[in-house]
Amino acid sequence: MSTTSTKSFRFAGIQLHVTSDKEVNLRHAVEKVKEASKNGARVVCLPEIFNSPYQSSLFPQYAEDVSDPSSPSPKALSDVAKEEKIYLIGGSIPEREAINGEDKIYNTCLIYGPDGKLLAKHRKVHLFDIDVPGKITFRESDTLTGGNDVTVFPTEWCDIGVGICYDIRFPELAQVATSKGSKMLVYPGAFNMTTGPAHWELLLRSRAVDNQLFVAGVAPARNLESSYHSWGHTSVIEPWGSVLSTTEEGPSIVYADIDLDRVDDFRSSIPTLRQKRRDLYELVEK
Ligand SMILES: NC(=O)CC(=O)C(=O)O
Repeated sequence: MSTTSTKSFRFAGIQLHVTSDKEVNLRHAVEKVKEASKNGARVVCLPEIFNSPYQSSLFPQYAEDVSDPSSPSPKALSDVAKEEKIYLIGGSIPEREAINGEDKIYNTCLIYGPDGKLLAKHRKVHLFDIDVPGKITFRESDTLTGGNDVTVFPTEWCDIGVGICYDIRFPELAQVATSKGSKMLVYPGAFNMTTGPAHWELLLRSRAVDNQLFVAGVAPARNLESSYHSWGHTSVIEPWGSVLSTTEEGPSIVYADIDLDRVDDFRSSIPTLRQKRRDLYELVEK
């Protein structure tokens, strides 16, 4: 069976086992991307911070200059996208950029096209700074700087918007990506054992129904040897809000056939995107 037509393509979210060894992580990511491609996926996504442990204090140590194409993570992503002729949403990595002699670190998603060229780059806009007493405290802003752009990239099937993890809690970002033409939103993410059971699926489904499109959330597998325990549950949601495909906490690849007619059908049956009361409220992109 063909997995692509002008209106549909196969998506794969790779729930990767991430270790403290960057070389192992990259090798493993490339193997899994190839496996997904062999199984017909044309758009493949890795999880948030797939080349390093998810720990603020470690981001500077693992960060790479992504403007240098020989940096190991960009090179591995670009090479495998080109070899497999796929769109690769490269989860995210800590990115280093020197600005006026000062190093800034971002949580950055690199997106490559089937020719291996960098198509887009999303820097996590909303930094994950939370304090849930007795449960979890996390402060990305200890080492990271937030990005300033809404990211949407083109494919031959549809435009796809990208956010990173905590970005999903901000419906405005998803709305702006939708107003720019997205029919799918993809969030590399790493919810945890407190926020995951409570909010992960709820937020993915909410963004799908709010914006009447497909939504994918792609997480690392749970690694109990790391300080941050990922909820996992990589999932793909269809526009009506039901879960098309999901998994639990272990390493796996989650596949979903994205049929874009389902976006058009939902948008014409319940035309909320056209029924906005712009005389009462308006979302303005700055
Ligand atoms: N890791 C994140 O950025 C977000 C998260 O875990 C949450 O919102 O919960």
